[in-house]
Amino acid sequence: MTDVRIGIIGGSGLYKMDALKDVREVEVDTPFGKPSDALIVGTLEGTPVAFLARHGRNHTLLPSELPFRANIYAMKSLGVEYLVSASAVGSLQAEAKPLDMVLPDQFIDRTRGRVSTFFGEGIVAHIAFGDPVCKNLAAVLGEAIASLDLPDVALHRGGTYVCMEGPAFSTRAESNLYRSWGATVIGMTNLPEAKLAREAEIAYATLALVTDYDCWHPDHDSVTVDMVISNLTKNAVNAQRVIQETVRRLAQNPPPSEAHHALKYAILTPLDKAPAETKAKLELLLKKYLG
Ligand SMILES: CSC[C@H]1O[C@H](OP(=O)(O)O)[C@H](O)[C@@H]1O
Ligand SMILES: Nc1ncnc2[nH]cnc12
Repeated sequence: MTDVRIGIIGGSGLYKMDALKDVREVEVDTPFGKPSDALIVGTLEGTPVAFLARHGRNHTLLPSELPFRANIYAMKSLGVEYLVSASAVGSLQAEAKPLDMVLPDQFIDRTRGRVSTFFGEGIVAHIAFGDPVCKNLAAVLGEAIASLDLPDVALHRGGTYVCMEGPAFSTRAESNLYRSWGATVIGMTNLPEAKLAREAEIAYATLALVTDYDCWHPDHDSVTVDMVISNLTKNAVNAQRVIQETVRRLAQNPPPSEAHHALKYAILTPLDKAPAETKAKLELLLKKYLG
């Protein structure tokens, strides 16, 4: 099956897409193990999409336990070329209020030891990652948000997402440090996904849904899971409307993306000299370069 060009990864609070029609569950096995859950394949206004609950439908996986490689590989195996990640984030800036939406264009990596590459085992590749988000996909998300009437939701285009290890939230000193770096929002999941999506030549963009002010804000309580879920539940309807409108626009006018040829100048190892086993494992990603 290779007809699903649009993928959605739902994070904390977004475990399903209510508007999906003709739904079927697809259990995918990959050379990197099983994804977080079955992929839910269906149609949104006639357009095929694949949805995956990042932490599993019952939220059973910690950020550090997520099978990032399997998740992205599974999306690629269905034919996904555009991947929208909906994620709960804490805000590090006063102007990004809870329930606002941010479209980050940069990341800072504060994770530890997460495997964020498909490569190794005899094949070396270094993708360009100076612009980690597909700007054309983010622009479609931005246009979709702007076209909708979302009361009390401000849109922030651009910004830096700090990806921390978790699962504990930050200390106040850390939160203030990230603020001093000029970062906009904080979460625990999107950076490995963005790297792997780029290696898989999938255009990736984050729809960051602000749920809290982390712990730095003098006038707000420090973040708790209750706070995150209650705000994201309020936001889930909006997020689904945004995704639906984004899918409609992508189906009408799929934009070009530099991500779609990210491996063109990234692979250092001559593939005719590479181990057959690794080539077989990465065939899905490498096939257009294998000649
Ligand atoms: C439940 S609060 C912390 C949790 O929420 C975010 O998840 P996701 O990015 O999947 O929406 C954050 O990254 C943490 O994993
Ligand atoms: N304050 C926060 N820190 C890290 N991840 C989050 N997800 C939602 N809020 C968060």
